[in-house]
Amino acid sequence: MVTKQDDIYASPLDEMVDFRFDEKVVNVFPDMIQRSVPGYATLISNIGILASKYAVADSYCYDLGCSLGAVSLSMQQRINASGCSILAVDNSKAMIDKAKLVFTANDDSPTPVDLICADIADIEIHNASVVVMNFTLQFIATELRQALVQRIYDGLKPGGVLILSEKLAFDDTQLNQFHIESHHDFKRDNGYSDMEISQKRSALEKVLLPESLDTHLHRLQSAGFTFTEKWFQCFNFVSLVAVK
Ligand SMILES: C[S@@+](CC[C@H](N)C(=O)[O-])C[C@H]1O[C@@H](n2cnc3c(N)ncnc32)[C@H](O)[C@@H]1O
Ligand SMILES: O=C(O)C(=O)C[C@]1(C(=O)O)C=C[C@@H](O)C=C1
Repeated sequence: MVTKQDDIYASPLDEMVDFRFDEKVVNVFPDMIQRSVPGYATLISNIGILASKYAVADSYCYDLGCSLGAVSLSMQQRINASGCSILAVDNSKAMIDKAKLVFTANDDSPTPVDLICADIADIEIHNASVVVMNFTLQFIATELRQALVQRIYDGLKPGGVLILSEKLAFDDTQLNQFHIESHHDFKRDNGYSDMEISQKRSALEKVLLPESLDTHLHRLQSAGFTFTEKWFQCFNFVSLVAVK
């Protein structure tokens, strides 16, 4: 996929509008996420490895908030169980339209990927062995998160896994500051200017609502997950596994 460099926040904006996964973002998304999420490439490949550990024959593997389908592609390349289908869901039409260009080339894979333009709230989750939300729950209204995690738990087969990656907030002010500053240093090291960092931070303020690790762990436990583990962390970006 040809990917353009993300310069969306490179010039001063007259008016700050909330961040949206629109066509402008879609056009630079691979570059944006790679330069914004510490460990993104490591996360993508290892989510494929984890998915192949938990995927069982004749089940569904969900990629919720799939964007351009990086997680789906990683799962498709690694899952060996027979008769699995990947259901990749995103409510941004621009994302799904672009993702379709990638997956038409892989039509003959034994693990097909079905790209669905829908709100996660409106899709049925059933007969699932793997559900991935890679930096998606953070964009869902906080009051809707418990019900969504419960629907995922209910739709998983026994022994199935939820892989949940999120940007975290920390209750301790000093710790929170350490992680935010380190993340900004990471972005600066990847070529973003102070203005780009600051303008994107303002655009995300009302739409990306990070929670603490404890909040996530309690939510997973109250949904019924018996085994949870933080398997990845780089600064304020973590990924958890929760097994039914
Ligand atoms: C940070 S991106 C996810 C990145 C992607 N999982 C990856 O690994 O490359 C968040 C995605 O979630 C999608 N999204 C946010 N809220 C959604 C919802 N309610 N239903 C479906 N998709 C949603 C956005 O359109 C966006 O593409
Ligand atoms: O750029 C940031 O500050 C981020 O928080 C990264 C983040 C994310 O975590 O989802 C935010 C929006 C884009 O989708 C890509 C990455």
